[in-house]
Amino acid sequence: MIELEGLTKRFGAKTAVDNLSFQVRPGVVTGFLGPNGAGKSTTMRMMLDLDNPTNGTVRIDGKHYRDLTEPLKHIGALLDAKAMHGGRSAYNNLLCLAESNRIPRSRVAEVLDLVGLTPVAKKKSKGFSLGMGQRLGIASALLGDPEILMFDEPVNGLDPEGILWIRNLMKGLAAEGRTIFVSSHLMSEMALTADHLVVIGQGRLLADLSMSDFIQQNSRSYVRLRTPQQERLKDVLHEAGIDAVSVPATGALEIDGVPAERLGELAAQHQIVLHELSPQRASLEEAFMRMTADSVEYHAHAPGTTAPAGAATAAPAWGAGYEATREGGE
Ligand SMILES: Nc1ncnc2c1ncn2[C@@H]1O[C@H](COP(=O)(O)OP(=O)(O)OP(=O)(O)O)[C@@H](O)[C@H]1O
Repeated sequence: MIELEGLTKRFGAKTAVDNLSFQVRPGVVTGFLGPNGAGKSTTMRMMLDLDNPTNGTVRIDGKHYRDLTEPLKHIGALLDAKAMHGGRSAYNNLLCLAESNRIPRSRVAEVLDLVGLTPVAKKKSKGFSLGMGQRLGIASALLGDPEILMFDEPVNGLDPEGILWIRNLMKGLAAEGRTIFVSSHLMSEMALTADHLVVIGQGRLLADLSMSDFIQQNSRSYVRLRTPQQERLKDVLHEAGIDAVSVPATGALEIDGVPAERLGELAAQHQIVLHELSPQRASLEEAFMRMTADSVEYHAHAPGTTAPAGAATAAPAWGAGYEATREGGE
């Protein structure tokens, strides 16, 4: 378990992390999301005692990192895959780490095997590709067989097979009851990996929710209908007090707030043929864009356009008010 209480980090006038309090629990993969510059890496660095908080505390299994007797046996982390000594082989990089942390030598071969680097174990790590470097960083995180693992952008540079591998690795480690905390900008990947989400923006907590609650609370659900008898269906819906919006681009009707079952039954009662009747739920990416639209610091604009001050690229079309959403109403 990782516990943050009022964690704050200021760099001069810049508040990178602003009074963050949340817990990362065992047995699930917790995703850590936020736009560029939101404060994710700074938070992770403070969890590992690599940066001193200006205020607040982080506890790892109830203790400050510096009070852990053999930290690598409690918490393993991949923060910067390039942090390895390039002139040493993969094996020697891990061996040095093992020896300085009283981890048996035999564990080095085990983790190299686990990450698929055994064939290049004797090669200098400076010749490694980005993906191989990531695997070596993951091997070092796993070296002490810790109960808590933290990964900053672990799929960066991995090929599709590597991405699938790390997804299954993280899920497997969580299923063993370990605490897994992972940041990524790849929303589709995060949607497949994380069970729980912590979202920050401009250093502040925006959400601490299960994946399904996060998507449900930050997205629009509707039903898409396609029929060769669109006008007739619209009349039937209108008579039933249901508003349908025609979407010329897809030729479909979109209906908010009415269950698909009711729509299907209405169509059947009036013998209207349906070619599609599908409940639509926004993706994690859409939900994330909606939630963080107000806290994105760095915007890209289409060539030749200038965004108004403070405008977000993904301004939400519906709803507003992004107050921190916490599980259990804390
Ligand atoms: N050592 C530092 N000195 C000054 N400012 C810093 C320092 N480290 C981080 N910052 C600033 O703190 C803010 C948070 O940065 P951080 O790297 O933690 O964000 P992030 O969420 O990890 O971003 P990204 O997704 O782009 O990696 C940024 O505005 C960054 O410029």
